[in-house]
Amino acid sequence: MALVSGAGLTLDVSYQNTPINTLTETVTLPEQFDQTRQLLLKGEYLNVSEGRHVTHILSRSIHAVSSAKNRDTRFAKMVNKLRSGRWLGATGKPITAVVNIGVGGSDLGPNMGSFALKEFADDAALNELDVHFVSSMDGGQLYAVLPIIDPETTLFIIASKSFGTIDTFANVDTVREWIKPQLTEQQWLQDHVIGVSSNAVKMNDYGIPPAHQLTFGEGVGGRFSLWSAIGLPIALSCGLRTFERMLSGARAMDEHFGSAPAAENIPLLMAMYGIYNRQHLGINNLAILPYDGRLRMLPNYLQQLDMESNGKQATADNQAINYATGPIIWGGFGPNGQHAFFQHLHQGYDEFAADFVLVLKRQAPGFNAQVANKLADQQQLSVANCLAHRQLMKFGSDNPESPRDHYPGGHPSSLLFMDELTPETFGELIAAYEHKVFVQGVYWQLNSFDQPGVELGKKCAVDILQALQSGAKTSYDESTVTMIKKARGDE
Ligand SMILES: O=P(O)(O)OC[C@H]1O[C@](O)(CO)[C@@H](O)[C@@H]1O
Repeated sequence: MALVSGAGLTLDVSYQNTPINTLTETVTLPEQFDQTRQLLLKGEYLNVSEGRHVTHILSRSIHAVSSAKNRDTRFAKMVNKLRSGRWLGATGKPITAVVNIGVGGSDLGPNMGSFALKEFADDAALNELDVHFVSSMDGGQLYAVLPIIDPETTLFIIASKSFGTIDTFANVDTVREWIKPQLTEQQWLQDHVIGVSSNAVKMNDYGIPPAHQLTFGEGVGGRFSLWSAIGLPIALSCGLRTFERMLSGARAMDEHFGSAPAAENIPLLMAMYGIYNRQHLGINNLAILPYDGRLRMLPNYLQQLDMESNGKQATADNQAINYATGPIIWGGFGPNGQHAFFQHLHQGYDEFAADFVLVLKRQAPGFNAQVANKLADQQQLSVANCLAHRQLMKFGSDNPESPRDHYPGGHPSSLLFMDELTPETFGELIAAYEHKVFVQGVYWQLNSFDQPGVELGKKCAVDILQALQSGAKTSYDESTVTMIKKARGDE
């Protein structure tokens, strides 16, 4: 049995394909690793290509301390004013709905956290806020959200570290049109907008009153930003205390990561088994399989965290790499995956590794005893299914007579479990994955904190958009030229 506990989280690696002692002999971390780790924990690790220190860990410390000690931070004030119904819109009506407009790290973390921790809202908000998330450039979510909100009682959070992402401002521009005629654009900007960004200059230029701006450090990467002001929707959905508890859970994992020896260190073992499976077993993907519905957004969130960090073929000092680096991260809500893609996991051709994420128990406040018992039975059903499929993926079921009934097994997996999902254990879980990604980036000599590969696609899209809008002749490949004509209705 190989159980390793840290804070409120436990990692079981007994279904990995090599024991811990062999792993630590096979995967050796760089000599300077301890110093490098301490630099990260102190907020002094350098993001070389962007020339700044990586400070997301500080953001969860400073932030928590100020709001815990004195509730007069702007963040805390805004949360209390909105959750107590004292934030009035331009026409004097209390704000009852909030729409977070942001994409990537400015959406995935706050969206996941608000969903996972909703039931922990403990300060009995006088004003139950409906919190919505809008991220996609096609306006797809606006079709669903706008009809169910009212301009006079809705506040919009424009969440963008750069305050320049085209997806976000395409959605904002549509909203600016939608609020008319109930509100003027000035009224909207004055009383119905909070800006969250690292770029105060751009928020000023945009016309957001300084008192309604929340900033966070340039050193906080988008995909590491749910601890910062970008986490505002979590505090609005679940209360300030719940947000602080999430931060304290993450700090507990920082403590564990910074001090536990390798063989007892959850993020280190997660990282090293990932490296082992990638480099020694040639497994190029990792399935994230949460078995608690509140964590159903975890696979999407970890896709950005891991793939935008380590999906690279250049070292931190820009040398070309010819070895495997960050794996493909995918996955889905385990119980539903059983009725969707598990056929392939059990009998398909491809290798994969998996992380099962399990919550053993769940409280059912607000339900009578009979219903609470039924819900507890359902949680047990989910636990049983997690353990059953995990076992089958590992040990298989040999049936040479009937190939369709043969389960090859042999798939390595880790089990991350907690007694209960709380704001603390949620914070610990996410922080553990952040540290895992960092360790793998250091091992593969990558800069895990930039994302150069997202830029060229944005530029190409702007060019094609111009061609779409202007109809000007273009020199693209035949398929693109044809599609532009079709999209314009010229053909
Ligand atoms: O918060 P911003 O600056 O709008 O960026 C949104 C997202 O876009 C990216 O830059 C990728 O394009 C992510 O790294 C980031 O989380």
